[in-house]
Amino acid sequence: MQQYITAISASPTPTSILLLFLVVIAYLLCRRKSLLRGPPSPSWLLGHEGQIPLQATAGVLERKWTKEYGTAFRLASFTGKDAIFVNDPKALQYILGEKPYDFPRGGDITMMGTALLGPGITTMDGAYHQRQRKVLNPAFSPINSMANTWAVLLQDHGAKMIDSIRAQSEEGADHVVDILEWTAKYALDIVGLVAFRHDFGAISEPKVPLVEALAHAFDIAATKMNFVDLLMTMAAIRFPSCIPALIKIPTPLQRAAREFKDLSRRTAMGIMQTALADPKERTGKDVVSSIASSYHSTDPGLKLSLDEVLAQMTTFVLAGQETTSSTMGFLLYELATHPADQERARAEVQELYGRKGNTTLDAKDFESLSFVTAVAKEALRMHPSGHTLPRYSAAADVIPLATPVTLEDGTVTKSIPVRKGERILCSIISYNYLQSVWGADADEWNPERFLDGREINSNVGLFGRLLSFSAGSRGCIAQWRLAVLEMQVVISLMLKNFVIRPAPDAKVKMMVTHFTTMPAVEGQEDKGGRVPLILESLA
Ligand code: HEM
Repeated sequence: MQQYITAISASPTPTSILLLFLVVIAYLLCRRKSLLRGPPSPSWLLGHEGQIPLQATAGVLERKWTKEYGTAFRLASFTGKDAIFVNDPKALQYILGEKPYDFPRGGDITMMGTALLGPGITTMDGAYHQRQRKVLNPAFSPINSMANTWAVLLQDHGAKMIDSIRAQSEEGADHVVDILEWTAKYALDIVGLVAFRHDFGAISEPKVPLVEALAHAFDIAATKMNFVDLLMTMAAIRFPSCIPALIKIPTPLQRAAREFKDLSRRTAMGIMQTALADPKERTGKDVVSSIASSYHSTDPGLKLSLDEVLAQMTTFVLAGQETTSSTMGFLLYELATHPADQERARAEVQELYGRKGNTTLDAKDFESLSFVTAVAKEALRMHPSGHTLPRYSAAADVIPLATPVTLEDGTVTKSIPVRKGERILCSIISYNYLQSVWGADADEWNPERFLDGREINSNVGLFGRLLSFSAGSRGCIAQWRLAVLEMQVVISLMLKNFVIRPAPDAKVKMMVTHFTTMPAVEGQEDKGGRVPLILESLA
């Protein structure tokens, strides 16, 4: 986000002048103050939204503001307009769980989705989204018999990852391995194999072109975004209907996004064309079959266009890789720094393998690992891969609250009225740390909280009352069945094969990017995401 500061000094172009004009108009039209209290804005142009990604550790500011103003307050969005910040469980359940189509995604997210992915499930809203979700949901349904197929695949591919990690840890005398490199490769291959029956080869190949193109687009977003990109983001938030025109402006970021989108379309075409042509494919239950049958469907409520078909592959890669990979990176670091929990989890895994024999386990076996699952939940709670979900109100509404808040005029209220078009920042990270939900030890690592029978005062979330997978019909499609199974398998294989310790002088912190978090070594953030661990082989 340093680019915000350098970008502002860049010389003006006709496009930036026009966009700035639009943004100033938006500021003048929209600067009515919300009734909520909130911290003073640090800058009229960037507001708190520019400040959040600049903080050293994710969630610190949001938790400080929550202590001061409660679970719903006013923040300054870009161009001085107010945004409503919420982490109240009842409000989040209302916005994300009950009325997802009345509170669509913010224009900034939609613009990025349109530019990078095209009309895939994460980009679309309303009836378009509903139709795509209807097509794709069955492939991830909890009653879908795919779970055991996934368990086999996760273990087979996991064994390859363990061999590669062991070889790398034995190469150096200090046994240090950057585990994030491997969780990233594994998560990518698993999305390809589970959803598209395609092996990207990340565990075995040094470079995967699609990933290189995505990394290039992200690198530009993180370091080379210019003033025009920043103004485009602001314009997209204020004028979402201008997004198709905005993404045609040829900034370096938009060019990199287009390169990625073209390559991903070609890759998706190569993978999907046989399935789309084969009538036998239309009866299966996995993602490829669901997409193929909807492509040929004559029912408008199920029909997917070729553009929509091709957009799904990159959508799944983007939605399923970094999320899973960074959660597992944080999780293994937490086990390295909490050796008693590591021993307890290992004992549970060894007991299971002892009872079942050294064989491939099924999904139910992994579900039976209660402490391992509690560890996975605690990692998801403390290190959600997305820290904020931006939304806006499609119509005027009243959002209910579990805990009352005090307004500017001193009135105490249990609901907040919103006008049409208000920006709402749903804060996953600060909800996941609320003491009113998780107890007085909410700031501490404690997987036992999920086993000690304490009451968790919330109904929001898809898994373990956590918001890490969001909620409702726009929540993570893969959540507990696939994503959690993946975590359970990786923990089990890692603990069965290695003793894990933190690398010396490598304290891992939760770095913030625009809307996501990433594990990085304190003081070495410029090297990007890393989790160096000492891995001593047990075999
Ligand atoms: C620990 C792992 C994961 C986490 C924490 C996670 C989290 C999330 C969150 C918070 C959302 C909602 C985003 C929003 O509303 O803007 C989401 C949506 C989604 N996730 Fe995940 N995810 C994970 C793994 C996966 C995997 C493995 C896949 C695919 C194989 C996947 C596919 C998706 C898709 C397709 C959506 C869009 C759903 C929709 O818009 O209807 N996720 N995920």
